[in-house]
Amino acid sequence: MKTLEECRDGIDAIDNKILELLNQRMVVVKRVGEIKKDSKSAIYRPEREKAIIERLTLQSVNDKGLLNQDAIEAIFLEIFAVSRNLELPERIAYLGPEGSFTHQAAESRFGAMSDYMPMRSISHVFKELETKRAKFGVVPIENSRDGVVGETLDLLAKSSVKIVAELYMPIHMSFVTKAKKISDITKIYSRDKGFGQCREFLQEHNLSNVELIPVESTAKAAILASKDDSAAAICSHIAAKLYNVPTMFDHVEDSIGSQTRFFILSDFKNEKSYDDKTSILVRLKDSVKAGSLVHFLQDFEHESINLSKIESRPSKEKGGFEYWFFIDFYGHVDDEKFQKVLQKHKEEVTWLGSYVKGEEIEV
Ligand SMILES: C=C(O[C@@H]1C=C(C(=O)O)C=C[C@H]1O)C(=O)O
Repeated sequence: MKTLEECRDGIDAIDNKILELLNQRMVVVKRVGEIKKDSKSAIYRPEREKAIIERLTLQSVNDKGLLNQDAIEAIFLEIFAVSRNLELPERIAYLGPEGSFTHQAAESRFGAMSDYMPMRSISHVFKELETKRAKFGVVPIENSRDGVVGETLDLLAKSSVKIVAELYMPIHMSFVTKAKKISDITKIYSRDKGFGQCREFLQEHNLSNVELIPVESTAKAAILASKDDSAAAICSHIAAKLYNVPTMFDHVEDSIGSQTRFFILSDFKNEKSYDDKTSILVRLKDSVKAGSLVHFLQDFEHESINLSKIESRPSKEKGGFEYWFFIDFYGHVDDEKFQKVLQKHKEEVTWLGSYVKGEEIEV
Protein backbone atom coordinates (compact mmCIF):
# COMPACT_ATOMS: atom_id res chain seq x y z
CA MET A 1 0.00 0.00 0.00
CA LYS A 2 1.32 3.46 -0.96
CA THR A 3 2.00 6.08 1.71
CA LEU A 4 0.50 9.58 1.61
CA GLU A 5 3.85 10.98 0.51
CA GLU A 6 4.10 8.48 -2.33
CA CYS A 7 0.51 9.21 -3.43
CA ARG A 8 1.25 12.94 -3.50
CA ASP A 9 4.42 12.41 -5.51
CA GLY A 10 2.32 10.38 -7.94
CA ILE A 11 -0.28 13.18 -8.20
CA ASP A 12 2.45 15.79 -8.80
CA ALA A 13 3.93 13.74 -11.63
CA ILE A 14 0.48 13.29 -13.22
CA ASP A 15 -0.33 17.03 -12.86
CA ASN A 16 2.92 17.89 -14.63
CA LYS A 17 1.89 15.68 -17.51
CA ILE A 18 -1.66 17.15 -17.59
CA LEU A 19 -0.21 20.67 -17.74
CA GLU A 20 2.17 19.70 -20.52
CA LEU A 21 -0.72 18.20 -22.50
CA LEU A 22 -2.98 21.21 -21.84
CA ASN A 23 -0.28 23.53 -23.11
CA GLN A 24 0.06 21.37 -26.21
CA ARG A 25 -3.72 21.56 -26.65
CA MET A 26 -3.61 25.34 -26.42
CA VAL A 27 -1.04 25.56 -29.24
CA VAL A 28 -3.46 23.64 -31.48
CA VAL A 29 -6.38 25.78 -30.26
CA LYS A 30 -4.50 28.99 -31.20
CA ARG A 31 -4.06 27.63 -34.73
CA VAL A 32 -7.82 26.88 -34.88
CA GLY A 33 -8.37 30.51 -33.83
CA GLU A 34 -6.23 31.74 -36.74
CA ILE A 35 -8.08 29.54 -39.22
CA LYS A 36 -11.40 30.85 -37.94
CA LYS A 37 -10.19 34.43 -38.14
CA ASP A 38 -9.15 33.95 -41.79
CA SER A 39 -12.50 32.41 -42.66
CA LYS A 40 -14.40 34.87 -40.44
CA SER A 41 -16.20 31.99 -38.74
CA ALA A 42 -17.53 31.70 -35.19
CA ILE A 43 -15.19 30.88 -32.31
CA TYR A 44 -17.84 29.23 -30.13
CA ARG A 45 -18.94 25.94 -31.66
CA PRO A 46 -21.33 24.28 -29.19
CA GLU A 47 -21.97 21.31 -31.50
CA ARG A 48 -18.23 20.49 -31.55
CA GLU A 49 -18.00 20.82 -27.75
CA LYS A 50 -20.96 18.52 -27.33
CA ALA A 51 -19.37 15.92 -29.63
CA ILE A 52 -16.13 16.04 -27.60
CA ILE A 53 -17.98 15.50 -24.30
CA GLU A 54 -19.92 12.58 -25.78
CA ARG A 55 -16.79 10.95 -27.19
CA LEU A 56 -14.88 11.33 -23.90
CA THR A 57 -17.82 10.01 -21.84
CA LEU A 58 -17.94 6.92 -24.02
CA GLN A 59 -14.20 6.47 -23.72
CA SER A 60 -14.40 6.80 -19.94
CA VAL A 61 -17.13 4.14 -19.79
CA ASN A 62 -15.08 1.81 -22.02
CA ASP A 63 -11.98 2.39 -19.90
CA LYS A 64 -14.04 1.84 -16.71
CA GLY A 65 -12.76 5.25 -15.54
CA LEU A 66 -13.99 6.97 -12.39
CA LEU A 67 -15.17 10.09 -14.24
CA ASN A 68 -18.82 10.12 -15.34
CA GLN A 69 -20.40 12.54 -17.83
CA ASP A 70 -21.05 15.25 -15.20
CA ALA A 71 -17.45 15.18 -14.02
CA ILE A 72 -16.11 15.21 -17.58
CA GLU A 73 -18.39 18.13 -18.40
CA ALA A 74 -17.28 20.10 -15.34
CA ILE A 75 -13.61 19.73 -16.30
CA PHE A 76 -13.90 20.13 -20.06
CA LEU A 77 -16.36 23.02 -20.18
CA GLU A 78 -13.73 24.99 -18.29
CA ILE A 79 -11.01 23.82 -20.71
CA PHE A 80 -13.18 24.86 -23.68
CA ALA A 81 -13.81 28.26 -22.10
CA VAL A 82 -10.09 28.86 -21.55
CA SER A 83 -9.44 27.67 -25.11
CA ARG A 84 -11.97 30.07 -26.60
CA ASN A 85 -10.44 32.91 -24.63
CA LEU A 86 -7.09 32.08 -26.14
CA GLU A 87 -8.57 32.00 -29.63
CA LEU A 88 -10.15 35.39 -29.08
CA PRO A 89 -10.97 37.01 -25.73
CA GLU A 90 -14.68 37.74 -25.82
CA ARG A 91 -16.98 39.72 -23.60
CA ILE A 92 -20.16 38.31 -22.17
CA ALA A 93 -23.06 40.52 -21.17
CA TYR A 94 -25.59 38.97 -18.79
CA LEU A 95 -28.61 40.00 -16.77
CA GLY A 96 -26.99 41.14 -13.51
CA PRO A 97 -26.26 42.01 -10.90
CA GLU A 98 -23.10 40.05 -10.20
CA GLY A 99 -24.08 36.90 -8.35
CA SER A 100 -27.44 36.54 -10.11
CA PHE A 101 -28.62 33.13 -11.33
CA THR A 102 -27.97 34.36 -14.88
CA HIS A 103 -24.36 35.07 -13.83
CA GLN A 104 -24.15 31.50 -12.53
CA ALA A 105 -25.53 30.21 -15.86
CA ALA A 106 -23.05 32.35 -17.82
CA GLU A 107 -20.10 31.09 -15.77
CA SER A 108 -21.15 27.49 -16.29
CA ARG A 109 -20.64 28.00 -20.06
CA PHE A 110 -17.92 30.61 -20.30
CA GLY A 111 -15.77 29.63 -17.32
CA ALA A 112 -14.03 31.64 -14.68
CA MET A 113 -11.63 33.48 -17.00
CA SER A 114 -13.99 35.33 -19.31
CA ASP A 115 -14.74 39.01 -19.30
CA TYR A 116 -18.25 39.41 -17.83
CA MET A 117 -20.45 42.48 -17.97
CA PRO A 118 -23.44 42.56 -15.60
CA MET A 119 -26.36 44.47 -17.17
CA ARG A 120 -29.21 46.27 -15.44
CA SER A 121 -31.89 44.77 -17.65
CA ILE A 122 -32.49 42.24 -20.40
CA SER A 123 -32.81 45.05 -22.95
CA HIS A 124 -29.35 46.30 -21.94
CA VAL A 125 -27.97 42.83 -22.74
CA PHE A 126 -29.50 43.04 -26.22
CA LYS A 127 -28.10 46.54 -26.70
CA GLU A 128 -24.57 45.41 -25.83
CA LEU A 129 -24.85 42.71 -28.50
CA GLU A 130 -26.37 44.95 -31.14
CA THR A 131 -23.62 47.54 -30.71
CA LYS A 132 -21.03 44.70 -30.72
CA ARG A 133 -19.68 45.73 -27.33
CA ALA A 134 -20.23 42.11 -26.27
CA LYS A 135 -19.98 38.96 -28.35
CA PHE A 136 -22.31 36.88 -26.18
CA GLY A 137 -25.35 37.60 -24.08
CA VAL A 138 -26.98 35.41 -21.43
CA VAL A 139 -30.64 35.92 -20.52
CA PRO A 140 -33.36 33.87 -18.84
CA ILE A 141 -36.20 32.72 -21.08
CA GLU A 142 -38.44 30.67 -18.80
CA ASN A 143 -38.71 29.20 -15.33
CA SER A 144 -40.49 25.94 -14.67
CA ARG A 145 -42.47 27.60 -11.90
CA ASP A 146 -42.92 31.23 -12.97
CA GLY A 147 -43.33 30.66 -16.71
CA VAL A 148 -41.94 32.57 -19.64
CA VAL A 149 -39.84 35.75 -19.41
CA GLY A 150 -41.90 38.01 -21.66
CA GLU A 151 -39.24 40.69 -22.01
CA THR A 152 -36.78 38.24 -23.59
CA LEU A 153 -39.38 37.05 -26.11
CA ASP A 154 -40.37 40.61 -27.03
CA LEU A 155 -36.76 41.63 -27.56
CA LEU A 156 -36.02 38.57 -29.68
CA ALA A 157 -38.93 39.60 -31.90
CA LYS A 158 -37.44 43.04 -32.47
CA SER A 159 -33.72 42.33 -32.58
CA SER A 160 -31.37 40.74 -35.12
CA VAL A 161 -29.55 38.96 -32.27
CA LYS A 162 -29.60 35.16 -32.60
CA ILE A 163 -29.94 32.33 -30.09
CA VAL A 164 -26.78 30.17 -30.25
CA ALA A 165 -27.28 27.90 -27.22
CA GLU A 166 -29.76 27.02 -24.48
CA LEU A 167 -29.05 25.71 -21.05
CA TYR A 168 -31.16 24.56 -18.14
CA MET A 169 -30.06 25.25 -14.60
CA PRO A 170 -31.65 24.12 -11.36
CA ILE A 171 -32.48 27.06 -9.13
CA HIS A 172 -31.28 26.23 -5.65
CA MET A 173 -31.31 28.68 -2.78
CA SER A 174 -28.68 28.82 -0.05
CA PHE A 175 -29.15 30.19 3.46
CA VAL A 176 -25.98 32.15 4.15
CA THR A 177 -24.82 34.15 7.14
CA LYS A 178 -21.79 35.33 9.03
CA ALA A 179 -23.57 34.54 12.32
CA LYS A 180 -22.07 31.73 14.37
CA LYS A 181 -25.45 30.31 15.45
CA ILE A 182 -28.87 30.43 13.84
CA SER A 183 -30.29 31.99 17.03
CA ASP A 184 -28.02 35.06 16.54
CA ILE A 185 -29.89 35.96 13.34
CA THR A 186 -32.31 38.87 13.63
CA LYS A 187 -33.06 39.59 9.95
CA ILE A 188 -33.05 37.79 6.63
CA TYR A 189 -32.64 39.44 3.23
CA SER A 190 -33.87 38.00 -0.05
CA ARG A 191 -36.07 38.73 -3.03
CA ASP A 192 -39.79 38.60 -2.43
CA LYS A 193 -39.98 35.36 -4.37
CA GLY A 194 -37.01 33.97 -2.45
CA PHE A 195 -38.98 34.00 0.82
CA GLY A 196 -42.01 32.43 -0.85
CA GLN A 197 -39.93 29.58 -2.21
CA CYS A 198 -38.43 28.73 1.19
CA ARG A 199 -41.45 28.90 3.48
CA GLU A 200 -41.08 25.36 4.88
CA PHE A 201 -37.42 25.90 5.69
CA LEU A 202 -38.18 29.14 7.55
CA GLN A 203 -40.88 27.42 9.60
CA GLU A 204 -38.79 24.36 10.39
CA HIS A 205 -35.99 26.51 11.77
CA ASN A 206 -38.25 28.85 13.71
CA LEU A 207 -37.28 31.75 11.49
CA SER A 208 -40.79 32.86 10.58
CA ASN A 209 -40.69 35.56 13.25
CA VAL A 210 -37.30 36.91 12.32
CA GLU A 211 -37.59 40.10 10.26
CA LEU A 212 -37.82 39.22 6.56
CA ILE A 213 -36.54 42.08 4.42
CA PRO A 214 -37.24 41.93 0.67
CA VAL A 215 -34.62 43.55 -1.58
CA GLU A 216 -34.41 43.84 -5.39
CA SER A 217 -32.15 40.84 -5.99
CA THR A 218 -30.76 37.86 -4.11
CA ALA A 219 -27.28 39.18 -4.95
CA LYS A 220 -28.09 42.41 -3.09
CA ALA A 221 -29.29 40.25 -0.20
CA ALA A 222 -25.88 38.55 -0.08
CA ILE A 223 -24.09 41.93 -0.06
CA LEU A 224 -26.20 43.14 2.88
CA ALA A 225 -25.65 39.89 4.80
CA SER A 226 -21.90 40.19 4.22
CA LYS A 227 -21.89 43.48 6.16
CA ASP A 228 -23.92 42.42 9.18
CA ASP A 229 -23.13 39.47 11.48
CA SER A 230 -26.71 39.29 12.74
CA ALA A 231 -28.20 39.07 9.24
CA ALA A 232 -28.68 36.20 6.81
CA ALA A 233 -29.52 36.01 3.11
CA ILE A 234 -31.39 33.55 0.97
CA CYS A 235 -29.51 33.69 -2.31
CA SER A 236 -27.69 31.82 -5.04
CA HIS A 237 -24.59 29.78 -4.39
CA ILE A 238 -22.53 32.07 -6.63
CA ALA A 239 -23.63 35.23 -4.75
CA ALA A 240 -22.59 33.70 -1.42
CA LYS A 241 -19.21 32.78 -2.87
CA LEU A 242 -18.74 36.18 -4.50
CA TYR A 243 -19.44 38.16 -1.33
CA ASN A 244 -17.77 35.73 1.07
CA VAL A 245 -20.77 34.83 3.17
CA PRO A 246 -20.53 31.30 4.62
CA THR A 247 -23.32 28.89 3.73
CA MET A 248 -25.23 27.56 6.75
CA PHE A 249 -27.77 25.47 4.75
CA ASP A 250 -27.86 24.53 1.09
CA HIS A 251 -30.95 23.82 -1.07
CA VAL A 252 -33.38 25.51 1.30
CA GLU A 253 -36.18 25.84 -1.26
CA ASP A 254 -39.43 23.92 -0.62
CA SER A 255 -39.35 20.36 -1.89
CA ILE A 256 -40.36 20.98 -5.50
CA GLY A 257 -37.33 22.66 -6.98
CA SER A 258 -37.46 24.75 -10.10
CA GLN A 259 -35.25 25.13 -13.13
CA THR A 260 -34.63 28.05 -15.41
CA ARG A 261 -33.93 27.88 -19.11
CA PHE A 262 -31.40 30.42 -20.36
CA PHE A 263 -30.49 31.49 -23.89
CA ILE A 264 -27.01 32.35 -25.00
CA LEU A 265 -27.24 35.02 -27.66
CA SER A 266 -24.79 36.11 -30.32
CA ASP A 267 -24.60 36.96 -34.03
CA PHE A 268 -23.94 33.72 -35.91
CA LYS A 269 -25.57 30.53 -37.15
CA ASN A 270 -24.52 27.19 -35.64
CA GLU A 271 -23.84 24.21 -37.84
CA LYS A 272 -26.05 21.16 -37.42
CA SER A 273 -25.29 18.87 -34.48
CA TYR A 274 -28.15 16.51 -35.42
CA ASP A 275 -29.57 16.99 -31.93
CA ASP A 276 -30.79 20.54 -32.39
CA LYS A 277 -33.67 22.78 -31.51
CA THR A 278 -34.79 25.82 -33.47
CA SER A 279 -36.77 28.86 -32.30
CA ILE A 280 -38.93 30.88 -34.65
CA LEU A 281 -41.30 33.79 -34.38
CA VAL A 282 -44.51 33.46 -36.34
CA ARG A 283 -46.58 36.46 -37.32
CA LEU A 284 -49.58 34.89 -38.99
CA LYS A 285 -51.26 37.03 -41.60
CA ASP A 286 -54.66 36.34 -40.10
CA SER A 287 -53.83 35.41 -36.54
CA VAL A 288 -57.39 36.04 -35.41
CA LYS A 289 -59.00 34.07 -38.24
CA ALA A 290 -60.26 30.72 -37.06
CA GLY A 291 -57.97 27.91 -38.11
CA SER A 292 -54.98 29.96 -39.28
CA LEU A 293 -52.73 28.65 -36.50
CA VAL A 294 -54.03 25.11 -36.97
CA HIS A 295 -53.21 25.26 -40.70
CA PHE A 296 -49.77 26.56 -39.95
CA LEU A 297 -49.09 23.79 -37.43
CA GLN A 298 -50.43 21.15 -39.83
CA ASP A 299 -47.55 21.98 -42.16
CA PHE A 300 -45.16 20.99 -39.35
CA GLU A 301 -47.09 17.80 -38.72
CA HIS A 302 -47.02 17.01 -42.43
CA GLU A 303 -43.22 17.17 -42.39
CA SER A 304 -43.06 15.20 -39.08
CA ILE A 305 -41.39 18.07 -37.26
CA ASN A 306 -42.01 17.86 -33.53
CA LEU A 307 -42.66 21.02 -31.57
CA SER A 308 -41.25 21.41 -28.07
CA LYS A 309 -43.01 24.67 -27.23
CA ILE A 310 -45.51 27.20 -28.44
CA GLU A 311 -46.10 30.49 -26.71
CA SER A 312 -48.38 33.31 -27.80
CA ARG A 313 -47.62 36.98 -27.15
CA PRO A 314 -49.66 40.07 -27.92
CA SER A 315 -47.97 41.72 -30.91
CA LYS A 316 -48.20 45.21 -29.35
CA GLU A 317 -48.07 46.61 -32.90
CA LYS A 318 -51.73 47.41 -33.28
CA GLY A 319 -54.17 48.38 -30.60
CA GLY A 320 -56.26 45.21 -30.97
CA PHE A 321 -55.73 41.60 -29.98
CA GLU A 322 -53.18 40.48 -32.57
CA TYR A 323 -50.94 37.62 -31.51
CA TRP A 324 -47.51 36.40 -32.45
CA PHE A 325 -46.36 32.89 -31.72
CA PHE A 326 -42.99 31.77 -30.50
CA ILE A 327 -42.37 28.20 -31.53
CA ASP A 328 -39.52 25.84 -30.64
CA PHE A 329 -39.15 22.66 -32.65
CA TYR A 330 -36.69 19.80 -32.83
CA GLY A 331 -34.35 20.21 -35.77
CA HIS A 332 -32.14 22.78 -37.52
CA VAL A 333 -33.12 25.68 -39.75
CA ASP A 334 -31.16 24.05 -42.63
CA ASP A 335 -33.12 20.77 -42.41
CA GLU A 336 -34.88 20.09 -45.68
CA LYS A 337 -38.12 19.39 -43.83
CA PHE A 338 -38.18 22.82 -42.25
CA GLN A 339 -37.11 24.55 -45.44
CA LYS A 340 -40.25 23.11 -47.09
CA VAL A 341 -42.43 24.65 -44.38
CA LEU A 342 -40.54 27.90 -44.69
CA GLN A 343 -41.16 28.11 -48.44
CA LYS A 344 -44.88 28.26 -47.73
CA HIS A 345 -44.64 30.83 -44.93
CA LYS A 346 -41.64 32.97 -45.83
CA GLU A 347 -43.24 36.24 -44.90
CA GLU A 348 -44.67 35.00 -41.65
CA VAL A 349 -41.66 33.30 -40.08
CA THR A 350 -38.57 34.88 -38.52
CA TRP A 351 -35.76 32.50 -37.59
CA LEU A 352 -34.40 33.24 -34.11
CA GLY A 353 -31.69 30.58 -33.86
CA SER A 354 -30.80 26.90 -34.11
CA TYR A 355 -28.79 25.42 -31.27
CA VAL A 356 -27.75 22.20 -29.58
CA LYS A 357 -30.64 20.88 -27.48
CA GLY A 358 -29.92 21.49 -23.78
CA GLU A 359 -30.44 18.83 -21.14
CA GLU A 360 -33.45 19.47 -18.96
CA ILE A 361 -32.79 18.72 -15.32
CA GLU A 362 -34.83 16.38 -13.13
CA VAL A 363 -36.04 18.49 -10.23
C1 LIG B 1 -11.01 24.82 -30.71
C2 LIG B 1 -12.20 25.15 -31.20
O1 LIG B 1 -12.96 26.26 -30.75
C3 LIG B 1 -13.78 26.25 -29.58
C4 LIG B 1 -13.11 25.49 -28.52
C5 LIG B 1 -13.23 24.11 -28.51
C6 LIG B 1 -12.25 23.29 -27.74
O2 LIG B 1 -11.59 23.82 -26.87
O3 LIG B 1 -12.14 22.07 -28.04
C7 LIG B 1 -14.25 23.51 -29.25
C8 LIG B 1 -15.15 24.23 -29.98
C9 LIG B 1 -15.14 25.70 -29.98
O4 LIG B 1 -16.14 26.19 -29.14
C10 LIG B 1 -12.82 24.36 -32.32
O5 LIG B 1 -13.76 24.85 -32.96
O6 LIG B 1 -12.32 23.26 -32.58
